[in-house]
Amino acid sequence: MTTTPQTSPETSHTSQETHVTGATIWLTGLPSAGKTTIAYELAGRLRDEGHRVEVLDGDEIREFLSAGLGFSREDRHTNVQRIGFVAELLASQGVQVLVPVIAPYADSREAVRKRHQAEGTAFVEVHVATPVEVCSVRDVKGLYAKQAAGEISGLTGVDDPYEAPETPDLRIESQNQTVQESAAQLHALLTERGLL
Ligand SMILES: Nc1ncnc2c1ncn2[C@@H]1O[C@H](COP(=O)(O)OS(=O)(=O)O)[C@@H](OP(=O)(O)O)[C@H]1O
Ligand SMILES: Nc1ncnc2c1ncn2[C@@H]1O[C@H](COP(=O)(O)OP(=O)(O)O)[C@@H](O)[C@H]1O
Repeated sequence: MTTTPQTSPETSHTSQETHVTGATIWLTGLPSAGKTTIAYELAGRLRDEGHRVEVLDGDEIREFLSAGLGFSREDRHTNVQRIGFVAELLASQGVQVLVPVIAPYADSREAVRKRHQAEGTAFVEVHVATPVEVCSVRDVKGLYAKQAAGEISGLTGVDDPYEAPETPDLRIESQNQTVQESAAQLHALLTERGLL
């Protein structure tokens, strides 16, 4: 009896698989904590090293993807879930996604982490833990002054909640170091985790 040669799945597999590691790196913290500054500093360094990088800047996201959302608990949750969804899509395609977004609620951040876990995509939570006393002096956008003058209310960390992460992957004390040192600290963690 003649038999037709069978090709094993291993030998019939002709396409080249490329392995790229992406991750979502979420920088949570109060307004003016340094989230955006550290994210762009690290993004520049990662690009110089040849990585594909995106920064999902909170302000830009609120202009487009989350246009119309405000700062209620519900709207902030929705905002964070949308950003988490897009970040995971990008990270799963090998992009290093930096997300400098307040994300004040622990359950919102946990939901994003779970989504990443379910998809097998790396998620790194960084708490930019600058104290409110320092943030309110920096006051990059004048929000602390506006809140103090009674012109706005519901400012995170002042008269709106901020639930600090209890066990972040990294805590950055930006008041004690330079921007470059903060970015280097995060870069070292990503290297240690095998994500770069
Ligand atoms: N009430 C109130 N509380 C906090 N932040 C306020 C508020 N009103 C406007 N802003 C500005 O909007 C930016 C926060 O947007 P986020 O998308 O990062 O916030 S959240 O995660 O949905 O809570 C935030 O940006 P960053 O300063 O870069 O953190 C603020 O500039
Ligand atoms: N180590 C540091 N890391 C990040 N920002 C710092 C640091 N030291 C001082 N700053 C200053 O703090 C401010 C932080 O602003 P920003 O990055 O817009 O904060 P956030 O995105 O958290 O609202 C910037 O003016 C930045 O230059």
